[in-house]
Amino acid sequence: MNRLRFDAQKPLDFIAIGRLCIDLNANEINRPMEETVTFTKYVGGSPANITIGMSRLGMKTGFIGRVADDQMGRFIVQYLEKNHIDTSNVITDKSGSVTGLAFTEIKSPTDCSILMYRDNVADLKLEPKDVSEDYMKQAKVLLISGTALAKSPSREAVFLALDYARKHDVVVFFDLDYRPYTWNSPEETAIYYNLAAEKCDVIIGTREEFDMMEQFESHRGDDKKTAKKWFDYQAKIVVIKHGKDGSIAYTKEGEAFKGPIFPANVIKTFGAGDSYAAGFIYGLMQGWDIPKAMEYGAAAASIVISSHSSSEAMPTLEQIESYIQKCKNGEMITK
Ligand SMILES: Nc1ncnc2c1ncn2[C@@H]1O[C@H](COP(=O)(O)OP(=O)(O)OP(=O)(O)O)[C@@H](O)[C@H]1O
Ligand SMILES: O=C(O)C[C@@H](O)[C@H](O)C(=O)CO
Repeated sequence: MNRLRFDAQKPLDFIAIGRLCIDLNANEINRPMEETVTFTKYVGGSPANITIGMSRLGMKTGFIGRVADDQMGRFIVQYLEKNHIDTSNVITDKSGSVTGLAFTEIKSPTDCSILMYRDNVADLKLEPKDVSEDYMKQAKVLLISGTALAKSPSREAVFLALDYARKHDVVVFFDLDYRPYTWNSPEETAIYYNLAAEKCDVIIGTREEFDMMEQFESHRGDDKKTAKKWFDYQAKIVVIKHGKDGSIAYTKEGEAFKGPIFPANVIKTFGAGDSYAAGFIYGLMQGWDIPKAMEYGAAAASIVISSHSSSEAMPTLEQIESYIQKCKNGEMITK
């Protein structure tokens, strides 16, 4: 049962806060980074990718974040605008910060990694004063992602956004999005992740991300126990993702739903989580039941992992529906 209530009177469907970055995805795939010569530039950063996914699905979206005062920062803002994302709360940081870069290495469809350049990045310069209460109250949904909690002042900005969201009945989704290189230690990470998760309505993460959060607890590795803990706080749904083995969603009412897996001609695995989140959140916002929302999330993920990019490949509703149909008709040929 989907027990989330989205306020239909609000003009904006979805706002995300946090990272706006650049992905540089290797063009010469199936080889190590050392041998890669050319890359294609895309907008990246998990919350940016999810927002682009939501916009492709027809949602009215906006973003709260900081970009560097350089060509990359301007490229990001232009791309968001081209994708109909409101950038009125995207601020150009004038402190001399730079745009975060993610170079992706695609050694094989199952062996991918990301080399991050994240010193002095603009996204972590977001300040509490950049978060407008008036903007927040216009949204049905706020998405936070864990990386924005890694440093001050971005950390405080996210906690302020969470307070405004609570005050104005904005449904909060937390995509754990744990990137170890942004943090000082796993202990610090777990403490801030747990503090934020207490304030969220839906928590989405991989098994490994929840294990990180549970490092001070005894029930590590048990999906059901992981989910149950959060129902004593604000959460109504907890989703635990297991890569090619699918996902499982638990509800506060005690239900459990297993997400399907769709075939894919995998080029690289990153982008799976972001596209899954977009399809899933979109589905819940349509009032669909959880299994149908998970189906759309899983199909969106299969489409994105069969593509070269994360953001540019985010599918439309028509693309997701025709993908599901093809798979159900047995017309989807995987190599
Ligand atoms: N190899 C695969 N084949 C088909 N579907 C997949 C595959 N890998 C992931 N998915 C789909 O994507 C969803 C999310 O994947 P995963 O658990 O890898 O998330 P993630 O680790 O957050 O992704 P990312 O690599 O983007 O960080 C899965 O639940 C599944 O539906
Ligand atoms: O989140 C990032 O900073 C990198 C992403 O843009 C990248 O495409 C990815 O890892 C998606 O999961």
